[in-house]
Amino acid sequence: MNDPVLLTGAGGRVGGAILDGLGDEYDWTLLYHSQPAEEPDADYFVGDVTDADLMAEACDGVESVVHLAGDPRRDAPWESVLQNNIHGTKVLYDAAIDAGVEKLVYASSNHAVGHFETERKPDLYRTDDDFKLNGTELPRPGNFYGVSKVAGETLGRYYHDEHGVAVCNIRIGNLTKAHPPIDYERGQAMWLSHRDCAHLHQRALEAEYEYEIVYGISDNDRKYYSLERAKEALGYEPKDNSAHFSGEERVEEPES
Ligand SMILES: NC(=O)C1=CN([C@@H]2O[C@H](COP(=O)(O)OP(=O)(O)OC[C@H]3O[C@@H](n4cnc5c(N)ncnc54)[C@H](O)[C@@H]3O)[C@@H](O)[C@H]2O)C=CC1
Ligand SMILES: O=C1O[C@H](COP(=O)(O)O)[C@@H](O)[C@H](O)[C@H]1O
Repeated sequence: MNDPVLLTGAGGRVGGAILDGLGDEYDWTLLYHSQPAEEPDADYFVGDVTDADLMAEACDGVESVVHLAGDPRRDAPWESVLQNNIHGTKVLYDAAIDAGVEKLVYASSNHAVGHFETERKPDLYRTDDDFKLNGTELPRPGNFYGVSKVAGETLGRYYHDEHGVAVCNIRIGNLTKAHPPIDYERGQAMWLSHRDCAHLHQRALEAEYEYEIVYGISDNDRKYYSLERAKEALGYEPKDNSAHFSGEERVEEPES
């Protein structure tokens, strides 16, 4: 495959999982926020996603974009998510549309729907609870970071309807390398393994769709996000399940 794809946030955790799994599959252009320690094995840019001139250059000749760059902290302050996540996504969409980009895959988050958990936790993290979100529900963000992710999804809705770009919003769960979070039921319910992350993004780059919101988790027994839409619209076939792991490392459950 030689499809030219721009990957923003290439130096981060999700970017690493995607490049580890799909590094040879696409003709990547990478956007880093600061100079990477090792010289990348692909064309790359260094700078900020809010820099319109840089984004115009980065999108030139690109067919698809995977947009990860942003502030990923659940407690990120409003000023940061407004600038990095909301404004940055708008600047990137403008550049992508001007460059004729056909498809944009956007890293949304479980935090876009975090407040669905408020009255249901911890039961919904357990296998005997049948409650599932499927992506058609209205958002219920649990913090300003989640609000910014909903804004990103909604920007995508606008740019799709106004300009026709295909958009896939992936509400990523908890990406953790090698094994699911330990002693963290919520994290086990929404675990996304590295190989499932790479595969899901490959399906989002290959499948044909108009505008989608899907959940990005592995096929965990504990899940409260439905994978049906990701399977149906993208052909996602997850291989991992947090129930198949037991570990000794401890991951602190964050305060909610
Ligand atoms: N890691 C996870 O489990 C989840 C991640 N996500 C989303 O996936 C995306 C990537 O997250 P991670 O890889 O975990 O975070 P990360 O912090 O490891 O990577 C994000 C990258 O974006 C860069 N960046 C931040 N602001 C930027 C800006 N204004 N311009 C250019 N680059 C900028 C950072 O320098 C960093 O390299 C984020 O949008 C996050 O909201 C969503 C749900 C779960
Ligand atoms: O959106 C995100 O979600 C994951 C999982 O959320 P958490 O509240 O269980 O940690 C988080 O690790 C990641 O940093 C964030 O961007």
